[in-house]
This record gives sequence, C-alpha cells and structure tokens, in this order.
Amino acid sequence: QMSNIGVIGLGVMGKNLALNIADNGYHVAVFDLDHQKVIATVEQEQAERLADKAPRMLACNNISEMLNNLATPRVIVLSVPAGAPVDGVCQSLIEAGIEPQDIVVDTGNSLWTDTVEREKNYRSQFKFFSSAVSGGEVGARFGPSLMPSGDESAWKYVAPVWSAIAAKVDAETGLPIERFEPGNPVTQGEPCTAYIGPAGSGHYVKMVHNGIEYADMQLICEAYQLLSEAIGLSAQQVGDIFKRWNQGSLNSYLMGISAEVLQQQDPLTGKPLVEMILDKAGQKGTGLWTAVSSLQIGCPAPTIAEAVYARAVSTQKDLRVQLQHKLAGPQELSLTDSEKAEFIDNLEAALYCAKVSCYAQGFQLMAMNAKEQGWTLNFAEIAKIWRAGCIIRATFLQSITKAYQQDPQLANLLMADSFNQTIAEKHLGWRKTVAQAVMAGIPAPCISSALAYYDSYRCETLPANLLQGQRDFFGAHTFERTDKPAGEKYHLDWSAPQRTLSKL
Ligand SMILES: O=C(O)[C@H](O)[C@@H](O)[C@H](O)[C@H](O)COP(=O)(O)O
Repeated sequence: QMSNIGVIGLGVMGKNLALNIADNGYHVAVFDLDHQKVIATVEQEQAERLADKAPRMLACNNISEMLNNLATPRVIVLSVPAGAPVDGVCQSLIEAGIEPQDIVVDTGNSLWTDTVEREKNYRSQFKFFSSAVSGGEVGARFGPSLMPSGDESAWKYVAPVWSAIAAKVDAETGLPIERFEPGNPVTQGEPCTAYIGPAGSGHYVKMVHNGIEYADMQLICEAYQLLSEAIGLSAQQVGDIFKRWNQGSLNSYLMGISAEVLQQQDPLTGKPLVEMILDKAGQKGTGLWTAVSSLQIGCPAPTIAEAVYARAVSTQKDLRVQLQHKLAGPQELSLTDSEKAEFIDNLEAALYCAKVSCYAQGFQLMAMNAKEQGWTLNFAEIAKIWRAGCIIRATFLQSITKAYQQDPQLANLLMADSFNQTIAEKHLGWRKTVAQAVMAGIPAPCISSALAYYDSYRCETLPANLLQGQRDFFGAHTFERTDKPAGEKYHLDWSAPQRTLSKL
C-alpha cells in the first residue's frame, strides 16, 4: 500500500501529528534519524488503533524508502526544530530524488523570513510549503490550529488532510468541539485551518499568535501576583477566582490551565506546586521576533514587548534578590473585605480590557506587515481558526471574528463598537487596578502598557509636537506644521538670535 503522506521528525509534535493523520484515515510513512522514535510511533499507532482498522503507518529506515512508498505528488510533513535542521532535511530529500511537483510542509516555528527564502530557493526542486501549528502536544494529537501558507497549488493537496486533523468548532455556537480519544477523531464542525496567503504569511501569523500568547500569559501572571501580594490570597484562592473568571468573558484555555497550575499540589512537599517553581521564565524566540517586527514596522505593540521584557527581568533573579533590599517601595495596601472584593472585580475588568488592547496590537501588526509584504490577509478567518486547538483559544476570538466579518478593513480592533463599548463599561476598573498596582509597588507592565496604548489612541494630540521641536532644536530634523499641507518640512534656526523659520 502506498502511503498518502510522509512525516519526517518524530519528536512530540511530529509523532502526534502523524498519529492524528493516521486517526483520520490516511496512511502515513514516518521517518526520524533516531530509529527508536520511528518504532515507538508505529507501535503507538498499533496500540491505539481500533481493532477493526487496518495498519495505517509505515516505518521507514531512510528518506529514499519514504519517497518510494509515497503516492505522487508526494506530500511530506517536516516537524524538525526551526533553522538549519529544516534545510538539512531538504538537502536529504533532494539527494534522495524528491521531484518538482512534490510538496514539503514545514510545521516548525520557523522565522517567517526564512520561509520566504526557502520557498524561493527550493522552487526548482520541490514546492516548499509551510504550515505553522499551534496547540502543543495535545493539540497536535487531537486537533491543532493550523496556519498554512505558500504556493496555492500545493495547498490543494494538503487541505483535505489539514481539514481532517485540525481542531473543530461548532458552526452555530463558535465553541470548540473537543474529544481526546485515540482512533476517534472529531469529524463534524468547522476546521481550524485556512489558507493564509503567500510563503511566510502563515509563519508570520503564527509568530504574532505567539506574541499575543506571551502577552496573554503575562497578563494572567500579573493578576496572580496582584491577588497574592496586594490582597494576600493563596494560590488555591487565586485558582478559584481564575476558575470563576473562566466561566465569563475571560474564558480561555490559558485561564483554565492557569487555575489548574495554581491548584496543583507539589508531589514532593505537598505545598502548592507553583510556590516550588523557580520564577525564571524561558523563551524560544517567537515573542521576541514579534516585538522586533513591530519595532521595525513602526507598529506599536508595547504589551507584547513588555511580555518579552518580563521574561527577561525574571531571569535576573540574583540581581532582584539583591535590589529588593536596596530599592525604596511604598507601604503595603491594606484593604477592607469589601475593598478587596472591589479590587478583584476591577482586576477582572482590567484583564478583559488589557486583553482587547494586546489583541488589537497583534492584529494591527499583521495588517501593517501584510501591507508591506503585499499580502491580503483575512482577519476574520485568522480569528476563526484561533477559536480552537491553539494556545490562545478563547470565546473572546468569536467576538473578534464577528468584528472583522462586519468590517474586514478594520484599522484597529479598538474601532469595533463591540469592543470599545465593553471597554467603556470596564475602563474605570482597569484604571483603578493600574493605580493600585503602582501604589502597592507591584509591577504590572502588561496591564499598564495596554492601558497606555489605549489612552494614546484616545489622544487626538500627543506630545510628539514637543518631541519634533526637541529633534529640530538639537539636530535640525525639521517638523511639519498643523496649519500647512502634510509633508511640508520646516526648521527653526534655534541657535540664531533671530530664530527664523525656513521651509525646506
Ligand atoms: O502555539 C503553540 O503551540 C505554542 O506557542 C508553541 O509554539 C510553543 O509552545 C511556543 O513556541 C513556546 O514558546 P516559548 O518557549 O517561547 O514560550
């Protein structure tokens, strides 16, 4: 039996993608440099396969064997670390005789500019397609969110498999249809995958997904610190609050797992596990890439950048331990029970508003980069495929989908009445939260930068007029005038006794 599709790279994500594809009725040829992983994957498929089903996996000893056993045009999924390993496998495929009509699908967290280059570089040898995957190991196994991009003729061959394995959403409610049973995939509902655009656009959208993921996680972490330190709640109590918030407008996968993490006991000490976890955050780069892209394009994404910085400052544990005794701070907040209840409600409002602000930053960034790259991105579609399977999945994304369906050219999510009217009801709570965090000396870089971003857009005039004056004063950098046509440049001769104004 010829296999329908190949999977190269059987780490956690690759193995689970292969099992998911087999679950959905496709015959999968699998290969990894570590043959133990090949055996383990095929054995797991066998163990999980329903009794009445035929084997759906072929263990390959090398890439040539895989190419010889794949139906043509061949579709080969790569699940290898971003960077050089991707090109390493591509070279091996070329040496093994891959053909121009064959399709290679990179599913790693590759940097989008690398994907753009690869699509060009390999064009004469095969179709280099890409599809970012979100949802972690469980998502890959039972239904991830998939962001495919590249040569549209290649998508035709990948689409049926992707639609089958992707997470599903109920067409009526917009809610995820989740089932985590090997051999029994979800077959009804809208799949969380859609063709994103030309090469690189899918990886760019995934990168921004991760930037938003960073901000979303940091917002929840700031809420945890505020609830623990400002009003002295235990991890268990904060978990209870998160569970309650997860039933409302803050419903999300991240809120759900945060409650679980907070209520997990440490198997070793019996204490809350979170109190035994060292507060030094790791990062693999996608959040950083998002922040860098926003700076390069000139698209404000302060809350995403702050989330990256928050991870950076967390790694400076020794310095923090030293400085905590040197740096002056305010008195602790002392709130009555009713004030504590109000604090919690304000914080819930603050999280919602800050979340809208950081999604607005992410979607504006995608729009501005798409303009620069000449891509036509469908933001309603992007929000739709993020409703299930991915790490930032939340009922909130249904509202974003509707906002872009109503106005596909929305310049910024804050323009959508569905959001700015909700913020109008909640922004005072947001402000009080930021003010109390400051007065309590508890850092809330994401909650507060999200508010500053929001308030900046409420300002018809920003103090950039003085800034232009400063730049002209020390560097003759010129300025435009409010009473002259856009683009006309003026300079004042600041050093001359008679400070004359000249038009340049
Ligand atoms: O969408 C996802 O499935 C995740 O985002 C996934 O891609 C991965 O877990 C992150 O890359 C982790 O990123 P950090 O290690 O940088 O937190």
